[in-house]
Amino acid sequence: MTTQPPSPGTSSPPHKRLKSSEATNTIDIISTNEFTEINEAPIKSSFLPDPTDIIPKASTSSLTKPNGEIKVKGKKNRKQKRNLPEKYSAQDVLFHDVRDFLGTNYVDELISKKEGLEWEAPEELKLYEEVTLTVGAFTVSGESLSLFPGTKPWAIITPFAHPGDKIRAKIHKHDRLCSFADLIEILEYSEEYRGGEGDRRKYPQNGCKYFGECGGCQLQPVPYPLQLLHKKRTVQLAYQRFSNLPQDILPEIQDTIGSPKQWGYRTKITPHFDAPPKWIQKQLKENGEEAAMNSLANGNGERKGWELRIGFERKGRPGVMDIEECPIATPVLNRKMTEERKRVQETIMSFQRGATLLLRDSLPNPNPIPTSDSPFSSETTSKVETEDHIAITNHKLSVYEKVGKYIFSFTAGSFFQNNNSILIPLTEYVKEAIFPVQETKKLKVKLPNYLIDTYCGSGLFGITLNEKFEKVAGVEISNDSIIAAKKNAELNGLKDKTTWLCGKAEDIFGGLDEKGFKGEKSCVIVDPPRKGCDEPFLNQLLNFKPLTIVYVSCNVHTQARDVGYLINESEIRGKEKNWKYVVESIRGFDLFPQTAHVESVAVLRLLEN
Ligand SMILES: C[S@@+](CC[C@H](N)C(=O)[O-])C[C@H]1O[C@@H](n2cnc3c(N)ncnc32)[C@H](O)[C@@H]1O
Repeated sequence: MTTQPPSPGTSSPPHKRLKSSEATNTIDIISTNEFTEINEAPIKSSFLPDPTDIIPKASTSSLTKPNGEIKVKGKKNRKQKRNLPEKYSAQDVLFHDVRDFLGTNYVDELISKKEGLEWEAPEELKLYEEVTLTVGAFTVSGESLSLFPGTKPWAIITPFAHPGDKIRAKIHKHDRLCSFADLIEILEYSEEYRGGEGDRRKYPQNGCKYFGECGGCQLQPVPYPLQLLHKKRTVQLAYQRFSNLPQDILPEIQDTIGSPKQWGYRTKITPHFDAPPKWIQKQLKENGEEAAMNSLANGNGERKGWELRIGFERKGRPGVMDIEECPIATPVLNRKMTEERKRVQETIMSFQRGATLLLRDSLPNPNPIPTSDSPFSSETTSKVETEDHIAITNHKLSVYEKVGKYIFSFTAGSFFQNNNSILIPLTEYVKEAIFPVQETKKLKVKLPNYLIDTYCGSGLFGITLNEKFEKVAGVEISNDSIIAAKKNAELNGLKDKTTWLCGKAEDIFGGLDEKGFKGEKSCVIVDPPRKGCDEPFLNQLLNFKPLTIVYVSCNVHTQARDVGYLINESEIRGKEKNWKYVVESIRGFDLFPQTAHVESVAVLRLLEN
């Protein structure tokens, strides 16, 4: 799947809808919450030392007051809720990170005793106390893991610190085998994991002034090659932890493909803002706009003023932080953000509820607009330079993007990959994976004639790969997206070669046979949302028995689960007739540089005797 990680600064606050009266402000809110799950998957990464090496290093830490004195007082630990995380969720991934960090034998033995000791923080580690720590590892989600030097092995998770940093952190929550802390100060900086282009200590003009507060990016100071290594390690860990497959039947995880653009790449951002509080709205009603505006800044009697903040979620705290620019968003979106912020600032009194703005990078309308009779062609359509791009803020308006020689149009509120710069490498890679140039003979693979693009969105894979196939079918649950897929097929002159169906992904299998799509001649692309596929879909996919399955995913943990299911089930179902699927390759793609998010592509091939 190729989904959306964090809108910068995202693990978005709940989207709030405008009242219809407010809609006249023409601020568009997004209707889907596709970003909210981005900051998942923490952990120790490949470029980190083995946890056993880390422990002695981390044990130099101490529980101190800011002045270095040992501090033991504090509020009594609150009783923790003992809910276990949902499997494959971000919390579950984090638990695996902690388990690996503290030692799997130790953790498993402790839990097997069923005494609940894994929920009990060391006595001397108090909530709201400050501790000094040496960071030992990254979590998969790009936060830091440190060992608390107390009476029992215990991890502390702190954002915005890197392995090797010495930090001061304030504990705010105890959890299972770990506590969460806010970063107070970095006392010593690790040189190994810093010094990347976005490290403002080294390059004050670069990166983002909000790094360290905004919840959007986790890895900005980390040199880019190490960011890619971290993501490769994330993919490796996901398959170790969640695939339920013996590791020796999996191929070696390949290096993560980097993004051509590492800054200014993000083509969609969704800043949020809250409406003025009720007491200011009351002022507005009773005393008019001027009085209310005064209250905004200065407060009113005993009340403090209220500050309008338009931006992204603050890491570790509720509420939005005010953000003027986002260096991972495209230039046109940053220019538009300035305009939109001004507009909201000037009209804030008309909002009774907060809202989420939508800003989407688009090419200008192509000239001439392609049609099915006169399809898009780079030669005949006017050339567009980066600076000609426009920003769309109305979620119903059409956005145009080019991927190689194809043009895509979709409504601004619907799904499309958010980093255009990597879409050619991604789609070319998928094409070459299906039709390996050199190894075809060696592998004795049968090559497919038909492509089935499941979870197809507006047709990205079906359209960009079409040339290699006799015909293409796509299925997608969103009506807006399937309308876009049909239109995109027309714009690119592919109307007769393609079939698009609106429905659940598994609905496609019922009608494929009569349309002439046989499993034995097909490749199926699977690109689901973060939660992955459900079993009815996977079972029907196995019944269809395509030659090749390419599973693209923005959540490598659910991908690993689903790939494991397909491989294990195929062993059972194919036993008598001697067929099964094998995993041919697995590789990450960096659709979101500076964040810990990784997209993963797994290629499964049918083997028959
Ligand atoms: C990660 S996006 C991929 C879209 C497309 N492949 C692309 O790269 O642009 C996942 C898509 O799956 C669609 N979807 C979600 N659940 C679905 C289901 N049960 N059946 C079919 N499509 C679904 C979503 O609407 C979304 O467009």
